[in-house]
Formats: sequence, C-alpha cells, structure tokens
Amino acid sequence: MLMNHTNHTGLAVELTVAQRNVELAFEVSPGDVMALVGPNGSGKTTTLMALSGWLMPDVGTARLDGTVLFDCPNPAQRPKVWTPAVRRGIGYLSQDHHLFPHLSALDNIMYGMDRAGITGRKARKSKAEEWLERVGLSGYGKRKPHQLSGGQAQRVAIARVLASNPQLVLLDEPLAALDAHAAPAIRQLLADVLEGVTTVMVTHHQADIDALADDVYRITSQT
Ligand SMILES: Nc1ncnc2c1ncn2[C@@H]1O[C@H](COP(=O)(O)OP(=O)(O)OP(=O)(O)O)[C@@H](O)[C@H]1O
Repeated sequence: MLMNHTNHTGLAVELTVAQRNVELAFEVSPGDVMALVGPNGSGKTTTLMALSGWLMPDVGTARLDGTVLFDCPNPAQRPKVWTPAVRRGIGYLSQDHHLFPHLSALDNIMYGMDRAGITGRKARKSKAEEWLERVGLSGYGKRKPHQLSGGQAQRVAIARVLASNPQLVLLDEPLAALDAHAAPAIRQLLADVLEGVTTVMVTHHQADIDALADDVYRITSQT
C-alpha cells in the first residue's frame, strides 16, 4: 500500500510491466538514496525508464513529493495520470556522461537549468561555475568533453544533473565506466552532492551500496 502523501514525502512506486515480467513496489524516504539491486534482466532499467517517463507500465502508480508521476489502474485503459518526462523534475545519470560534445563543460551544466526555473544567463552561469567548483573542476569550464578525462567528464555530468535542483535523481550504474583509481573519489563526491536528495540508484557494486545507500530494494527475478 502507498503511504499518505503530502509535500516532501519522497517517492512511492508500484508497477507491473507484464511483457518484461517485472512487478515491484518500494518507497524512498525524502532525501534518502535507495539502491535497486537484482539479477540481470530483473527490471532495474525498466523501473528507471518508468520513473523517468520513457516507459508506461501496464499497471501502477508513482508519487513523488505529492506529485503523481503516473497512475495506470488498468492495462486496457489510458492512464488516469501521466506526467510527461520533461515535467517530472528528474535528473538522470548513467555510466556514460552523455555530455553534449559541441558544448563546453560550463554550457553543458547550464543546459536544462532554464527549464528548471533558473532563468537568466547570468544566474545560470554563476550557478554553473559554483557547481564546477563543487565537483573539483574550477578552471575547466571552457573545455569540451573530448578535452576531459572520463572521470572529469562524469564530474561535469554530476554537476549538470544537480544544478537543475531535481526532485528525484536516478543513477544507473554511475561509476561502472570509471577506472578503479578514479571511482572512489567520484563515489565520495556523489555521496556529498546527494546529501538530502531523494535518489534511486541501480548498481551491481557493493562499494556503491556501502558508500551511498540508505536502503536497499532487492528485485527478485519473476522467472
Ligand atoms: N526493449 C525491450 N523490449 C522488450 N523486452 C525488454 C526490452 N528491454 C528489456 N527487456 C526485458 O525486460 C526484462 C527486464 O529488463 P531490464 O533491462 O529492466 O533488466 P535489468 O535488471 O536492468 O538488467 P541488467 O542488470 O542486465 O541491466 C528482461 O527480461 C529483458 O529481457
């Protein structure tokens, strides 16, 4: 059962995607990091897609701080509520940084802030510079992604996600593509910047769980 929701109640989700054999329900307290773990093919990515608005479950509901992300009561009917992806206030970070190759680090961080309500180029620029400093990259603002190491690019991606003040952050194996020597510092950076940010993190790595997770939801394979 879902809890009673007012403001800042965190995330509550229950969903079924029959074709993918996925059925689950979990809640994340406001500001907590929930690790979503389970075997290959158990539905972790499917869950992130449904939360971010790129996949409609057959049945299910998701609520985030009092906003209904989706309410799909019946597979034969249209959803009662379907909040479009761009209006969900969700930040997404995967193992690939997905920075725009033609934009500088600073412009990558500024991208998207406008839609998040941070208007005015000056305000966005100053906030992006603050974030560059926060991720340890002061002075790197003009560099394009190809002029950054993998770890530096992931730091910029982290800044881009957090600079838009997301209500929910989704992490899909955020450290999996990094060299073993780069991962611990970025894991620590994530722990710092995610303090107080409601987050769902897919990971296969115990070190991520130990450093970042407040709670763990294990998906048991339905097959
Ligand atoms: N595009 C798709 N079309 C149909 N079925 C899919 C599609 N993508 C994934 N599936 C199926 O949905 C199920 C859940 O897959 P999903 O990718 O969500 O698992 P996962 O837990 O993220 O796995 P992994 O740990 O390997 O990334 C699997 O049975 C998979 O084969």
